[in-house]
Amino acid sequence: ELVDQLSKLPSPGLRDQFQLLSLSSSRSTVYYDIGNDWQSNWRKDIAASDIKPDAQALATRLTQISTVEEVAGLRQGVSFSVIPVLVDNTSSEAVARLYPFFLSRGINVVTPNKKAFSSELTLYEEIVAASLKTGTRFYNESTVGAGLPIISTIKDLIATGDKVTKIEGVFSGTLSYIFNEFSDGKSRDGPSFSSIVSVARQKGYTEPNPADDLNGADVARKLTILSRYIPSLRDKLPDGYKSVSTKSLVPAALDGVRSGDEFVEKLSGYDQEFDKLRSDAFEEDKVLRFVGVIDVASGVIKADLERYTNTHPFVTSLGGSDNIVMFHTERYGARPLIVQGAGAGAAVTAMGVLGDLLRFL
Ligand SMILES: NC(=O)C1=CN([C@@H]2O[C@H](COP(=O)(O)OP(=O)(O)OC[C@H]3O[C@@H](n4cnc5c(N)ncnc54)[C@H](OP(=O)(O)O)[C@@H]3O)[C@@H](O)[C@H]2O)C=CC1
Ligand SMILES: N[C@@H](CC=O)C(=O)O
Ligand code: NA
Repeated sequence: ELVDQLSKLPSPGLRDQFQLLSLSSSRSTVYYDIGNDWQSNWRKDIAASDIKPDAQALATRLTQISTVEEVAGLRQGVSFSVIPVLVDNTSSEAVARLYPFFLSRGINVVTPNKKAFSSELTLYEEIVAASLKTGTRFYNESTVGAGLPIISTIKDLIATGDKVTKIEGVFSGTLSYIFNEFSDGKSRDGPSFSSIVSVARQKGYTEPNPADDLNGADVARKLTILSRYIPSLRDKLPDGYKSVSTKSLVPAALDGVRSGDEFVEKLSGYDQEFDKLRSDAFEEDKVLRFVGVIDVASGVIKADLERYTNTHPFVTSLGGSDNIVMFHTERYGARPLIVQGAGAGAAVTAMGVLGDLLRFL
């Protein structure tokens, strides 16, 4: 999706300022020379390649080609800079742990991958330090709310001197979709929980293993990422998302099932437990929504399944995979700054990544 969006940028103009130099899947890598027609060939090139992904080789390639191009430009009397950027579109922890390596070698990073920014604080600090030392930048808009302007909003609020007092919202596209479909407040029963999880997965909302959405970890990671922008909370979560108080919806017996296919298949054995949650909420004239809260004064950071009446904005405003994030701040007073819209799916996620890439121009 990202390569498609990149190749559809207006040309002449924006698209010509980008050159794809390498592309990797988990199995193979391709390298392109400057001027190579990557836009037409990338699908078949990556499928045909038997070169294995190698971070060291990629870093060498990116730094060498930047220098060669700049020297060639100077020989022709044109002065310009080549800005190498690594785009990590995986959810791999191993790839995320390489950011300090790339940043310290002059390679910028753009990613929707939450792992590096929501794991232990020391990794986050290494990333920030490598970026400051070399002047390289990292952008991660799509790590929270996919393409929705949430990271840019919190950064601007803080940088301009506002004080965030509370952030609350629906941060998971998957759990938003699931509960919008599962618990609409119109009847005590409805479609089975596992069937809706399966559709959310087909629609591309879930993490590679939907258990990472249902166990609340994805929301806890987003809360960690946001907390680290708030000065008084920056150091509060030394172990990252694991330090967030988090409600898991994964049945205990399915903890540790790492195959997404197996997880979804086995989840159907627990549909009756979820039916009961829905009918209990219905008895109270309420619906279920999975929400996240960062309360700055009390330091409470939590991800939980809550019940809401049908008039609450988390119910009236949301459909599909929508996220809603309310920023309560000093300047925004009694009426919060609200960002809302689709928070998952390939198109909106890639848009956030491409928007970050455009920041380098
Ligand atoms: N989907 C969404 O709505 C959103 C996703 N995100 C984040 O975006 C990222 C991607 O999500 P999504 O596209 O849904 O996930 P997918 O599982 O669809 O895609 C992940 C891709 O990463 C590749 N990959 C895995 N490990 C490596 C590796 N070591 N080297 C190179 N490639 C690798 C896989 O390649 P292969 O095909 O070879 O296995 C696969 O193509 C995740 O971090 C997710 O959290 C963020 C916001 C929203
Ligand atoms: N799986 C995540 C994708 C976006 O971060 C979600 O459902 O929100
Ligand atoms: Na975002």
